[in-house]
Amino acid sequence: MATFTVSTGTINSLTRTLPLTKNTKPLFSPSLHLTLKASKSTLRGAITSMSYGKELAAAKNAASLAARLCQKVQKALLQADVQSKSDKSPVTVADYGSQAVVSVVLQKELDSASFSLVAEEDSGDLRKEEGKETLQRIMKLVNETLASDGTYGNAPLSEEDVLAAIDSGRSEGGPSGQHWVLDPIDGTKGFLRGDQYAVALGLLDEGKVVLGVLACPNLPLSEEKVGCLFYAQVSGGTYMQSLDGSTPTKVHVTDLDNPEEASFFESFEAAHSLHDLSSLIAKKLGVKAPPVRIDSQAKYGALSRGDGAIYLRFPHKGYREKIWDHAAGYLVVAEAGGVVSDAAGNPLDFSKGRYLDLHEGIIVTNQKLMPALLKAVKESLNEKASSL
Ligand SMILES: Nc1ncnc2c1ncn2[C@@H]1O[C@H](COP(=O)(O)OS(=O)(=O)O)[C@@H](OP(=O)(O)O)[C@H]1O
Ligand SMILES: [Mg+2]
Ligand SMILES: [Mg+2]
Ligand SMILES: [Mg+2]
Repeated sequence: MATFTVSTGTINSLTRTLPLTKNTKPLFSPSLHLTLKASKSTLRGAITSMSYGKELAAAKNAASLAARLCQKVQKALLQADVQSKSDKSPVTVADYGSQAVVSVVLQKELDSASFSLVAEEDSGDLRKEEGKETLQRIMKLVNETLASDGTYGNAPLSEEDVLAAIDSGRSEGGPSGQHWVLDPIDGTKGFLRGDQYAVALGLLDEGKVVLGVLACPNLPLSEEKVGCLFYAQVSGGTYMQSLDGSTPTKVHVTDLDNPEEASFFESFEAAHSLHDLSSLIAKKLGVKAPPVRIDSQAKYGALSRGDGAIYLRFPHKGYREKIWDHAAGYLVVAEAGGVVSDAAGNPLDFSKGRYLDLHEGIIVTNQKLMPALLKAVKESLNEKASSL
């Protein structure tokens, strides 16, 4: 039997405080570069002429529709929508529904015969007797979302179609061919709190990330508008637009070269990243601002447009990072001029299957700050090791 992980009190307070757009505060103080560093020039069409144009259009559509499903669920979250997976992490009808929507849209838009998807969720719990009601809710959500687009809603999906769409994400990925990489909701804990989360979709080609799309429904786009879609293709730059498809603007990471003026992001959840270690690294660098703690790959999106300069992620010992937690975010930052590496300065290798093999953690910043950051990380890790 699935167990509920979120108390009724939490759910009640979530539903009471919605709608989220009113409840969601701007993330950053003016000192943390609230002003977007995006160029205002119109760049629509610049991307589509390049080699992954068809895939990019399908991925943007898929992630935007999946985000629509997530927003609907976040606005009316029910206790019955939240369950606990075997590793005790939460999963909701929106995680499953988002995965099904992305899978269906990509397969309808692209060649379904060669379709391969590496994704976080699977249908195991939904196929059990106690998962039946949840599956019905997911099927309804998926069909409503697909119909709302006007393009995909002609023939409603059956329960079996939904289960199959979710399970299309069981691919192992690897170094050859093309594989989509999906986190249907990255930051599920943030999603449940009413905070940040992202639908994160990447494409691997011969082991390299060539497309990255991040839909961040609760991330401010401007002072007036909430909800951002970041997208990047290899050698094509990174762009940001609203989730309903406003004119894209090109974004770039900060050009700061003085670490004292930098601010840094880390996981909201202390269980996901060692906050003490980040604070030691920041101290060595001379960073004055307090950490900005937000959930999910929204951190990569925010960094790609110059909100903050550094992202530090040091999971607790024994945790293995999954490719869907970083593939899309990695390219969004890399194409915006940033550098993403493990704690020893090695590039991330997405070609090894569902996991990333890393030295200690993941660090992200611009090219100017990376040498000083690597030095501070190395010293801090040595200090931590010698104090054990
Ligand atoms: N123990 C542990 N250590 C490190 N990372 C973990 C751990 N447990 C989970 N996860 C993964 O963290 C994903 C959420 O991303 P973040 O850590 O950036 O956001 S958060 O602030 O912690 O919510 C989260 O992604 P989702 O499951 O998609 O929400 C997990 O894949
Ligand atoms: Mg999860
Ligand atoms: Mg995740
Ligand atoms: Mg997830």
